[in-house]
Amino acid sequence: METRRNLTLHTDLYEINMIETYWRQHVATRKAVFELYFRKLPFKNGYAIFAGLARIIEYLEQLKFTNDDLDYLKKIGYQADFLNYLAQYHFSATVRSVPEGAVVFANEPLIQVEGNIVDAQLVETAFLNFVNYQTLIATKAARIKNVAGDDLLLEFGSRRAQETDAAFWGARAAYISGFDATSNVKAGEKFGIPVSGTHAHSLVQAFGSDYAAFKAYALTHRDSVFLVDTFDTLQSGVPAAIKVAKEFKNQTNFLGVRIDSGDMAALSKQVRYQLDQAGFEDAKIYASNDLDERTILNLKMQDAKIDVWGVGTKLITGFDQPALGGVYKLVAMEDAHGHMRGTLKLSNNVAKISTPGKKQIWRITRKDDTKFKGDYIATAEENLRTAGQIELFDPEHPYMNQTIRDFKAKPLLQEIFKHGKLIYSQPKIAEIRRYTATALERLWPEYKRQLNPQEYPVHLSRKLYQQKIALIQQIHQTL
Ligand SMILES: Nc1ncnc2c1ncn2[C@@H]1O[C@H](COP(=O)(O)OP(=O)(O)OP(=O)(O)O)[C@@H](O)[C@H]1O
Ligand SMILES: O=P(O)(O)OC[C@H]1O[C@H](OP(=O)(O)OP(=O)(O)O)[C@H](O)[C@@H]1O
Ligand SMILES: O=C(O)c1cccnc1
Repeated sequence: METRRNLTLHTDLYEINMIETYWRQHVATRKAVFELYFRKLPFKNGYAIFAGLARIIEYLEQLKFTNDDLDYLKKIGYQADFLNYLAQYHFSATVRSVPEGAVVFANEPLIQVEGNIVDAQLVETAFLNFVNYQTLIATKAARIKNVAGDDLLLEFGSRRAQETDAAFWGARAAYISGFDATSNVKAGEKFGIPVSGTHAHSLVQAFGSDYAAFKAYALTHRDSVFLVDTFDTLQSGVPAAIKVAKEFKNQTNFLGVRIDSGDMAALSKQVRYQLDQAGFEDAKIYASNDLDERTILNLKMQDAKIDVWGVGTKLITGFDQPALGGVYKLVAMEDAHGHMRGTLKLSNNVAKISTPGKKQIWRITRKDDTKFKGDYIATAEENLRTAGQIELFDPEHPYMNQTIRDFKAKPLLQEIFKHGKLIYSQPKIAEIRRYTATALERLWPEYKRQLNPQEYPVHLSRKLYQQKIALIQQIHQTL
């Protein structure tokens, strides 16, 4: 594992300024609860896949103002007494999170930070940075997996990613959502993700011909996948691949060929024919070139003979939606008398008004079924395990409700840090990947389709809803 980086100053300046205000105004030790959520599902998808927790854990374990950090803060004008306070700082909050790889929806608290206001405020920027990116890429990857089915999916995005962290944390997010391997060797080392690769056009250019390049590669590697489109796929690339595979039958394990340009439906059928005629029925056809869920689906509809899909740019950059837009909001704060009070930010846009109070998300299934029936966001005090029935109440249509009795309810938010101490044992990456696959199996197909998916029901408990309305009224009265 690489030397972990301290990212304490990876925060917006205003967080440090607010911390200074809390400290100087003697409210730094007051308790606060913040929740992280997004308001709208990305890519017009019917669900999102949550990722970013492993990065949060790594970050929190390093959270501390170092001497270098303090020197810099001094240089930009902070006073010695405040710097002494920061020098003593250590994170002591409780952090709850939904598990990585979970299927999640808009307006659900994915992370909850409960601690003093300083702890909760300091981590905002980094938490949002990690979760916004990784959840976006995991969701994009799940859409691609959804159309690729059981075909092998390779993540090829590093060269096009927005810098190094995006490349390898993105590779991890893609793996969680069902990609089979990554080309990024660092991600393989750091996370234990399988690594996989073919070769580039430069190899063919360097050796001057398809045949010379494939032969050189076969002489130096056991497994080979030859890139056949440098000069002419059907006239030169595939015939050269076949020739080398035959000549070096005992030295190389000829896995297949990769196509990276042209009409990949027509080409793949002709390549398949050539390989089969030569007796290489087991050789696989790899394809890459600006692929995403739309092109893969389209190529499948054209009956393209492609077995393995290499996906780069459009996955790793979240090409058609570059930001998830997750937010981190204060939902409760201790007042001067030691009482926790729900807080919210009013907005003209009703959808933007946050829901006050510390919450829990419950995932509901019927007792006789494994499919998810809906989610239920309740106050942290409500315990659905002991409730005989629940009223599924839709805050946007408060007159429509449904009561269910034979249900199972599973809380999604789990304690990760308790009073600053890591108490969560992180699952292995392969386990997270399986968890995602199982969760997606448990989601009805109408929420998984790519085009115009149905909206998955996310209900608010009546108590939570009433608290919200009461607080809005109370704020209006004091304006
Ligand atoms: N049969 C097909 N149906 C739909 N899309 C396709 C098909 N074949 C290829 N594509 C996609 O169409 C796009 C075509 O890419 P582009 O115009 O760059 O052509 P190209 O052959 O790759 O050219 P270049 O030689 O410059 O790389 C790519 O995103 C590719 O994945
Ligand atoms: O198209 P993407 O989904 O982003 O997948 C990654 C791309 O990266 C490589 O191309 P590149 O032109 O960088 O290298 P090359 O010279 O080997 O073709 C590869 O051949 C893919 O086309
Ligand atoms: O291994 C490959 O074929 C590969 C790796 C990165 C980008 N494009 C292709």
